[in-house]
Amino acid sequence: MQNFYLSLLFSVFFITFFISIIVHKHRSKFKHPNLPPGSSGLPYIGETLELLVTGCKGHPQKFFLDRKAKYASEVFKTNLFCQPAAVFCGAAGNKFLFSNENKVLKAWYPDFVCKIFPSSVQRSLIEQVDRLRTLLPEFLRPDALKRYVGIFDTVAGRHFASEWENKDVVVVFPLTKSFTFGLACSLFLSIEDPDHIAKLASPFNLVVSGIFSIPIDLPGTPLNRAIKASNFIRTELFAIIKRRKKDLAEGKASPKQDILSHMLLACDEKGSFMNELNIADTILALLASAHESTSAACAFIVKYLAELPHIYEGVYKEQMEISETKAPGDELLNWNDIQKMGYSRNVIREVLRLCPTFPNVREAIHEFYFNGFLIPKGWKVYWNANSTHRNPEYFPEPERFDPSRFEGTGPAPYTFVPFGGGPMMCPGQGFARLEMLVFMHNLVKRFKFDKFVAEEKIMFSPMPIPEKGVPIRLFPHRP
Ligand code: HEM
Repeated sequence: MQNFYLSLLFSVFFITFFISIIVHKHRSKFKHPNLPPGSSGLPYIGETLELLVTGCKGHPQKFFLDRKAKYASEVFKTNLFCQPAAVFCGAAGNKFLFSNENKVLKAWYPDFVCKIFPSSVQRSLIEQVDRLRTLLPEFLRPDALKRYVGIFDTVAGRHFASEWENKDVVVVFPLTKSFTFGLACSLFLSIEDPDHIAKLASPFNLVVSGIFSIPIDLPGTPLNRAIKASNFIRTELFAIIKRRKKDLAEGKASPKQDILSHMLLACDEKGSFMNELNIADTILALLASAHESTSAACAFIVKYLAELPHIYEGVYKEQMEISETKAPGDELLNWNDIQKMGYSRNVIREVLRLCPTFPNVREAIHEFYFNGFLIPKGWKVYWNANSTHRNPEYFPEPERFDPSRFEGTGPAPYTFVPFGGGPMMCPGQGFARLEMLVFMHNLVKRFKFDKFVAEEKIMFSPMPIPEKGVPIRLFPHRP
């Protein structure tokens, strides 16, 4: 009995000792003088639970907006995902961040992401994304986009014919996912076969869910499923890469055909080519960046058009004027048509204002001051589009959906930032805008629609996504 009490005493002593070390370590990270206002939260996990709870309740932006109001500051401190962090919440913060990339701040990815992309350790993941940024402009600059309009329209036409037509009810988000994934497979990899695309799509969705999950790698967790799914896709991609190498050597594929050919043939400034593992992981990263954000944005376009008949009418009128100039049959959209979609473009901007991506993260390369507050070396720095997008100073009545905000000179600089800014700005923004415009054109020219679920929650993954996927009833236009 005495032994039992002794070991209990020791256990209590060791647990208390262990907890006090964690608490001390946690507090010491927040001991610098002049830190921004804010809370370090619980030891180790900080305020992560509060963030996740507001996300689960459907108001992910609330975590940031509440603290911004509470501390009456454009920068506050917190601790998220076990990392001390500063959150920038205004146009000045955006300007500072976008102007100081790679000088004061650098890209940062959670370590567990490297498990999904095994070619990378932390540093090489950043290099990989940099490489992607140098390769992409060739495919995403305006003259390349001009060539894509007809392809986008063809893929959209096929998608609507097979997935939407002859249905009374559809759930939009899975469909927009299948549309954007099909388009990406066609343009980046020249894969057109619907069965092949479907074979890649479901494991790919697991990868995306794993990237944006709680980082626990145990059987059955999203991260664990993502690692397995990424291994499956990588094996598929290796086969595609091998076939393409052969086709290029035999002149059956063109060097400019798609991003895969380009990656196989482009060497860096040292003259070295990317190896197959790097190419496979880079394509996986590209598909992940391109897919979730655009498919969610397309689903939100449908949600707002269904909720706001006057906005729908404006888009419908504009798109039908374009459609009526087309020869009966299959004449496709062209670049000039896209230039005429001014109202629809502003509707997309308004959707991206209200549903921007989750805050992006950087790491402080060395300590620096912002607004008189010290941000220590190694701290994570979040920028947060919602903090300016929903600020009534920049956007009066911020909760009101109003595309006319973007008419004339539009919002003040650094206030509307759905694609970021500076050197890290999204390289796919032109591609995404084109994709959404073509999607809208094909949608409204076929259907009017209304929503099934009046108040659908917005979850975050970390892109805001509609909880029930936006179920709608379709009313085809009479010919
Ligand atoms: C509505 C659609 C989209 C939105 C809202 C969006 C937004 C963003 C944002 C906010 C960033 C991060 C900027 C930063 O870290 O400061 C980003 C990065 C990126 N985006 Fe997009 N994006 C979209 C579509 C696309 C598409 C279609 C592509 C490809 C064709 C693409 C490719 C990328 C890449 C490669 C990165 C860099 C990833 C990284 O640095 O980790 N995006 N995007």
